[in-house]
Amino acid sequence: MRHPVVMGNWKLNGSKEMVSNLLKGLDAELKGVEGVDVAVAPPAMYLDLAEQLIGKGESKIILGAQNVDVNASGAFTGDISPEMLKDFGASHIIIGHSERREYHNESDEFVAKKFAFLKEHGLTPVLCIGESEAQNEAGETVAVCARQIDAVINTQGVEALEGAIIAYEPIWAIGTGKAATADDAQRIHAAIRAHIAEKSEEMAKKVVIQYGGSVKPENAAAYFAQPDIDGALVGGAALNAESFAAIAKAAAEAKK
Ligand SMILES: O=C[C@H](O)COP(=O)(O)O
Repeated sequence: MRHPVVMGNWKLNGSKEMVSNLLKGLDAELKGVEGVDVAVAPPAMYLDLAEQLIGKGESKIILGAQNVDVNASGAFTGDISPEMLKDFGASHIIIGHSERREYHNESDEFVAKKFAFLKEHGLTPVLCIGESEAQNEAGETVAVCARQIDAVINTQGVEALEGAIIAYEPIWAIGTGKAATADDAQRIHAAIRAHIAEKSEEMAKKVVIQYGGSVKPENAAAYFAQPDIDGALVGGAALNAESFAAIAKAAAEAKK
C-alpha cells in the first residue's frame, strides 16, 4: 500500500509574515492528522524561517523546495546545491515543474540530471511531468509523460525511482481552475504506472504518483478515491492553511 503524499508548492509567493502565518495555521489544522505525508515547498529565501517554525510546531510537516541546481559548489552564480537544501532540513525537492521547463528552458535531460543529483545526496525528487493543451488534444499525453520519465529510467535505471515521487500535472490544468476529471487523471496515472511496469512491476506498484493542477478542497476527494492517484501537488490552494489542510485530510481519509 502506497502512503499518500500531499505537497504544497508555494511558487513565487511569500513574505516572512505570510510564511509564519501559513505554517502556524497549518500546524494547528494538521494536529492529529495521520496517514498522509504533508510537505511544503516555500521559496528558497524562506527555508530558514520555515525550518525554524516547523521545528517549533507539533505536526510533522515535511520541508521541501522548488528547485535544485546541478553543481555541488563553485562559480555558479545564483545556484542552490543539494547540500544547501539539506542544511535547512529540506528533503522533498520539486524538479521539472512545467514552469521551469517553459520559462527556464529545462530539458528532459537536464531534469534527469537534477534527479540523479538529488538521489546521490539522499534527497527525494518530486519529478513533475505532464502535457500541454496542444499535446493533450493531439492524443500525446501518455507519450509525453513516458518520454519525461524515460529521461530518468534510461540514464539511471528504473531502480532510480525508488523512494522518488512523480507528480503528473497536465499543464493546461495548472492555475486555470480547469482541473482534469478524476477519471481522466486516473486513466493517465494508470498508463504512467503501466509504462514503469514494462521495466519493473515492483517499482510500478511502489512509486507514489501525485496529481497536480487546480486541486481544491472541493475536488480533492474525487482524485484520492482513484486507485492510482496517491496524493497531490497543490499550488494556489496550498497558500491557505485551511484549504491545504482540507486537501491533506481528504487524502488521509480516502487512503485509510
Ligand atoms: O505545483 C503545483 C501545480 O503547478 C498546481 O498548481 P495549481 O494547484 O495552482 O493549479
